[in-house]
Amino acid sequence: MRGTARALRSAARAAWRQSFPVDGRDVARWFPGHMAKGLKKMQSSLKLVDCIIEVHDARIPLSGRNPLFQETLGIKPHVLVLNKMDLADLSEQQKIIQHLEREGLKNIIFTNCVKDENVKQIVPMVTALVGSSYRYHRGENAEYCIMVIGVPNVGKSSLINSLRRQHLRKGKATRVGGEPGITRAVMSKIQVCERPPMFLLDTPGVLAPRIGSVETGLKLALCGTVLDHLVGEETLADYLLYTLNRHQLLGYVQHYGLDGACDDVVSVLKRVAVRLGKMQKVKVLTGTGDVNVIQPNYTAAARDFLRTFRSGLLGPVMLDRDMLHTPPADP
Ligand SMILES: Nc1nc2c(ncn2[C@@H]2O[C@H](COP(=O)(O)OP(=O)(O)OP(=O)(O)O)[C@@H](O)[C@H]2O)c(=O)[nH]1
Repeated sequence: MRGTARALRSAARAAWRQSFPVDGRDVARWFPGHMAKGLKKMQSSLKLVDCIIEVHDARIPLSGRNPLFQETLGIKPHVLVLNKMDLADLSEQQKIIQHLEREGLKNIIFTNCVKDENVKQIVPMVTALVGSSYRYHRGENAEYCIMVIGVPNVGKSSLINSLRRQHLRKGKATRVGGEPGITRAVMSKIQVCERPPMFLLDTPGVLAPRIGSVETGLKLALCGTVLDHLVGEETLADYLLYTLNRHQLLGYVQHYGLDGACDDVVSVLKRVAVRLGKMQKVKVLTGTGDVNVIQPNYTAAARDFLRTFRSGLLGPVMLDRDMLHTPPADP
């Protein structure tokens, strides 16, 4: 059985694509720069803030964070929360931490905010950091005021809700959603802890991610930081297939009952659509007029493929794996 799986993998690997060509101009269109306004508001509230918690997706720990953050907000004590650890392959966690430390990021916590994993480490870390640094404009005020920032859909609201569950035994204070851009109201102040009294400022996903390359744009899109239809569900499903094959994560073969690993997204989506019964009637123009034919619904199949991946059913992934094995750029 194992031998068969290995044979399947090596046969498929020979034919796998080595690159995923996308026009850089398209990628720039997926990430509009409309978030600058939010960043300005955040800057103006900075004097109220003792510490910044930046939330990012643990599947892309090294790419996609906003460089403006360090330049404009990075003067405060800073904690980097790498969330969605349940979806990330963290077998090289130490390498990730070393890489980030070389970039000057020292306070890093991996979390799962759905299951409240590691969330309890945050308050003590913030307390120690703020306590050991100058309390900006706070005088004797015992309250801690924390700003939560990050690119869209990384779990900022989920983190706040998780902290409240852990420290206050209270339910949701902020809305959580599977799509980017759920948090709209800027700067609501939410209590997350009584001892010490700690408040968080929730922000919308106002930080435009850093799109250093087409690949970074695709990774961010795969993690759901931009609405799928802006990229195109089928393009994104194709990038997912390309990524899974390159990382030898072939769980999709079994999940969808395919004959084997395959690098052709049309064939894969066709099989997915047929298997899930996602067919559609389309009009086809023939010499004798329009004819209705039943065809696979490729978009619906692509959505299912993406949803299945994002729910973790195809296994954990480290989308920045290649970067871990190349030296970091100068900070
Ligand atoms: N698997 C997993 N899903 C998570 C985790 N944290 C959050 N999510 C899910 O990720 C999605 C986005 O979470 P939000 O908390 O709304 O993210 P946000 O950063 O506040 O989003 P914006 O308001 O768009 O900026 C939701 O579907 C959450 O349930 C996690 O640790 N693991």
